[in-house]
Amino acid sequence: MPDRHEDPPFLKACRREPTEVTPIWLMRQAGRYMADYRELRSNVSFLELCKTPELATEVTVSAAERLGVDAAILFADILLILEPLGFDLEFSKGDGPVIHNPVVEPKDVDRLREMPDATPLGFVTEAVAQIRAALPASIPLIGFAGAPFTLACYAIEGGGSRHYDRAKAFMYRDPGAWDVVMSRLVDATAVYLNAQAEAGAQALQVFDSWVGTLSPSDYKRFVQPHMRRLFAALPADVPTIHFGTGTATLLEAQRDAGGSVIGLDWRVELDEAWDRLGPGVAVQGNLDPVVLLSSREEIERQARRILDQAAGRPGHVFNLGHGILPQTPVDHVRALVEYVHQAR
Ligand SMILES: Cc1c2[nH]c(c1CCC(=O)O)Cc1[nH]c(c(CCC(=O)O)c1C)Cc1[nH]c(c(CCC(=O)O)c1C)Cc1[nH]c(c(C)c1CCC(=O)O)C2
Repeated sequence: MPDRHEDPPFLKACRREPTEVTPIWLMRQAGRYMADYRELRSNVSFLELCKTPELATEVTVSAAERLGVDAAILFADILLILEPLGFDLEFSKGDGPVIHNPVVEPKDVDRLREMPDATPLGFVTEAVAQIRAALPASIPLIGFAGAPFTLACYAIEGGGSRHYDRAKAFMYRDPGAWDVVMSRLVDATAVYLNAQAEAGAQALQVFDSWVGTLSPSDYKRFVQPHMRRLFAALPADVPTIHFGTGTATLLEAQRDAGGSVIGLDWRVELDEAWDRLGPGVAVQGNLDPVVLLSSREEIERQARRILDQAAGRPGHVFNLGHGILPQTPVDHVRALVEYVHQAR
């Protein structure tokens, strides 16, 4: 076991230990806003890229090094797990992800396959091992998966959606079938995340991107028990980040479900949210990604405000409240990283 005092700042902050500088990484730090990525993608499809460990490694490592961030995130997608569960997944140009055989009726739930081990996603665990070997020891690697609610939204809607009306109607209409879908997703996701940790991921982020569409009472009834079971099934010695957006009314319930770090988006003030969450968790966030489309002055002003809101309390990981937008200038991202690193 390495000496914890020598742990990189990102891992220390996840454990609420003091750090000299605030660690920063950014959701979607590798992606279309980078020319190198667009160049690579002109020759290979997104799914092929995810399924080729050498390429996923190159994309992950080069983005982290170029930006000078404090952690790398595995290059993959939350929807990959849907394939071994029996869904026909496609990333179509322009329309985003499409699932050609969504769950429509309760009886479709019987089609969901089990995933007793992570072999069908071996390309991801292989990428984790290769990325870990390629990164310097000072840069931890974050593994990730989609949360069951957010995955169920895609599995039932058949793709992206504005209001998740089909997924939610399914949930209200047939809570029994909903619980089966959620349970299968939890089982597979627990296997998948444990395999990522075993392959070398040093922190695990669970993306519940769309859970903010639920009321607190529906969250507690339809989602929280499943999230509790998922977090309880993850390795105890690996920090976990529980991420969502639009979650201002759900934060306490999310905290109670699990996670050593709670992700915050820009719709909440970081200090108020952290007060509500209490002393037992670290926080990650929460710059509005759109601020990166403005000027350096505005980026620094907003970053300063967030750092001030977190001041005096160990356990803040700087990040955006959601992923980097494709039209973001790379220089602005680098300027943000430099600003956070020099700030006191
Ligand atoms: C909801 C969701 C998805 N995928 C993901 C989420 C949760 C985070 C969030 O809320 O944004 C998670 C994700 N997707 C991707 C990563 C890689 C790691 C990173 O740099 O953060 C991660 C962590 C790569 C990606 N995933 C995708 C791309 C773009 C693919 C391309 O090259 O065209 C990348 C780099 C495709 C994707 N994947 C998904 C959508 C809706 C889309 C299409 C929209 C879009 O293109 O941005 C599903």
